[in-house]
Amino acid sequence: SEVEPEFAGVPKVKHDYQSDVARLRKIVINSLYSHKEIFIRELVSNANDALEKLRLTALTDKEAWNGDPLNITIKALKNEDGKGGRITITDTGIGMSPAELTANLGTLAKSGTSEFLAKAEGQDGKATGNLIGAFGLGFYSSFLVADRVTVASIPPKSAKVPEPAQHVFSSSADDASFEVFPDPRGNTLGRGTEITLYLKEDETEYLDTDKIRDLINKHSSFSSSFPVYLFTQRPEEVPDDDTVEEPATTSTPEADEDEAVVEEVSEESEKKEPPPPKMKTVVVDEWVQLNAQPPIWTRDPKNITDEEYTLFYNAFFKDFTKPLAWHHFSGDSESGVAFKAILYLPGKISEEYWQQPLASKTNDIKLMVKRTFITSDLGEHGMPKWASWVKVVIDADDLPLNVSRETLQSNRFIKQLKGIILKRLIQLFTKIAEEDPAKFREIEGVYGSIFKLGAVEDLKHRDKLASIVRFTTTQRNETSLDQYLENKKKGQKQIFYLAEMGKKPEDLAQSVFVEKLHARGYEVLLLTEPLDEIFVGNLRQWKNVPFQDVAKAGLKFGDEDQDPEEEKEEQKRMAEKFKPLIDWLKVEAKDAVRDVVISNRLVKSPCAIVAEHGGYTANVQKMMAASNAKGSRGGILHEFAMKAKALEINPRSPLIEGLLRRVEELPSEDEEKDPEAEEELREIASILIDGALVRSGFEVPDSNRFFSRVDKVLRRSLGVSESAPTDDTVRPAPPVDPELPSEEESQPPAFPPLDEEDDGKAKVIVPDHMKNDVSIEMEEIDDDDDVVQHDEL
Ligand SMILES: Nc1ncnc2c1ncn2[C@@H]1O[C@H](COP(=O)(O)OP(=O)(O)OP(=O)(O)O)[C@@H](O)[C@H]1O
Repeated sequence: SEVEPEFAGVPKVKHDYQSDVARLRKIVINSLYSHKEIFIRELVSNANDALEKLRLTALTDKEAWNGDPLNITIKALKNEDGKGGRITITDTGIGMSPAELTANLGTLAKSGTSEFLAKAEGQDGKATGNLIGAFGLGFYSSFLVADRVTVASIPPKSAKVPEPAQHVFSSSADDASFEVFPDPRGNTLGRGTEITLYLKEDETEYLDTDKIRDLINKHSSFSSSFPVYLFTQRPEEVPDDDTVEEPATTSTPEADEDEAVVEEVSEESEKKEPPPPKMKTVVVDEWVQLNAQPPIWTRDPKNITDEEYTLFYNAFFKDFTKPLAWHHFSGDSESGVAFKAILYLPGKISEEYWQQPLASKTNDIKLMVKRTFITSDLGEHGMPKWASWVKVVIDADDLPLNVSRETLQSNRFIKQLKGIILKRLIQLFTKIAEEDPAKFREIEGVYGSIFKLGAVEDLKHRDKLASIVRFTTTQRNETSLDQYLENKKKGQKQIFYLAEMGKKPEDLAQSVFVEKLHARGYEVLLLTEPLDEIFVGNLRQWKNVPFQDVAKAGLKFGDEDQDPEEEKEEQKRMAEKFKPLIDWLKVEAKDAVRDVVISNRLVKSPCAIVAEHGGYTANVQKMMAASNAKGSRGGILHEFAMKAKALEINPRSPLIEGLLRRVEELPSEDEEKDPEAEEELREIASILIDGALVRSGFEVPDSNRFFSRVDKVLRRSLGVSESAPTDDTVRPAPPVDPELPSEEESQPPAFPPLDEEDDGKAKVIVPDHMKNDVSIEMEEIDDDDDVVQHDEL
């Protein structure tokens, strides 16, 4: 397309776009057609950032800004021929040098862009729209509505660049390259950036000032803390009198002074008329401020709608998902600083956070002083890791504004921020937990693990956070630790829990370890998340009642002293009766366990494997495998912990009784051995022990051996010969044949063939039922992965 006339004849430097930029622009243009209007939001937000940067720069570099107005102006201009037009968005912010124009607008610096692109390219148009909405597109959204975009920009004077010169970046929507050159108009801006969008022919609706005003109100009323002015022209009736002064223009921003000229209609011809007070229509140029409301955090919460809170969140934190909850509060810090703040719970916690919660940083606590952004870098005074995701705007009434970073760090208010925010954050969680169960369920879905992480990490807030955690138990859902204790039985001195990560609570409730507890009416916490075991391990006890893993030795119901006399007698009798089996099993099971005992935790199951003190439970073993904790493996302690298990047998199980009988029938020392009977019994015992491992959540050490034994026992019970071999002869594969199939021989394609003629061009075949929902654009890629540009495209 044509270069704009004002830039013709200027020597230009041509640059190729970085390949990711080409990809991004293409996705943007193809998939956001139903969200085109977001370009205004993105450009206003960039302008706001530029103004903020200038102000922060000016804190240390006085020369950068002399106090002139900081604002954003928007002006729409129809072309004289009536076709098309342009929108200009100007800010008096930090500006860009020619090198910055090239680097900032010609490359994608944003982290996660490549993953984003890959994701977006793998989706159909609709989903991509949502994705992009959440990602934030910035400058490239200009091309949604513009054929060509020019950016004129000039940075402030500085020691390094005492005489900056205004430069222009220019690109059309489908160019593979862009140009940067000195602005032939000279320094028209003074300082800042002017972005001009030459609108596509069918996008001229954006020239309508009412439309722009609506869009700003909808998307950007919270995007800028600086005034945003829109250039408007309205007709006004004025007395037709020579002496009448030019009608006053309201709120003219300095940046564009010379535009605020009143055009008087047919002034010349009316000059000679005699004085009778006639009226005439003049067009009044006016700069109207669009965001005249005071900042939302300074307003009375009673007058703020949920939608406003959400829109502010979207614009201010550039997170376009819906926040889950927020808390708007004010207060006085201990150091005497009055503040107002809004704290938000984001709708989700990012995957990156969970990949490395301990590497997370606090980025979204925005400290303002008297409505002016100061910093979001709290340095060492940031949140603990568990809360580093929290998004807060906090506005202090009086802090020294021109503090350097070092003095800011030592400011008492900054040091107190963490405490203030954590207190309110926990209050918010607690309040929802107590007052709004439905909402809390939603919160738990996102923050359930955060509470546990917090209780582990943050000793100071451990009790409060642990109080918020809810568990599924053998008796009910959503039980807090306090509620658990209210339900404990007389004499019960332990909080029973069973942990197996990744299992469903209802499956865990069927475990051998809880069968007796459950049958007797004791409640057991069912822990299925990876963090659970760490959580109880760190807490150790709640209100002086210790946690007891019911898969571990040491389980006490607490009413043992009330066992009737005859029950104790019975136990003694059992111990004696089963001694032969126990002694025999101790030898048979010595590879798997260190001890064999009579169980007090089983009802129906014949046996279970219990971790002894210092031994690993199945869950801990799984966690170690998952975390690949090499360091802790292989040592003597590890060996010990792996084997510190006991086989518990249920004396009331007929299976165990049967086994006892067979063991007693074995020939004694002095009798002649019966190797066959012994081997048979050994096989049964081995299946029983492996079965106990599986029942108890452990893995069988050698599953092949396990199943060949099971097969043998099955054969025996079916009366089939144990040693009869299976005919295992098979026909070998034909000889090697490296020849490739010809076209006719090849397998039919996965999709039905196209109806249309093959024109030789590559295409993607879309199944009929999806044809209305999907449109696919393709680009040719050359050997270097670059997009091939065709003239006709
Ligand atoms: N009006 C402006 N004044 C000065 N610099 C700007 C302006 N607009 C954009 N830039 C620069 O160009 C860079 C790229 O802008 P772009 O909008 O593409 O991404 P971003 O602003 O970094 O990301 P996001 O829009 O998601 O916040 C910005 O980081 C900024 O350095």
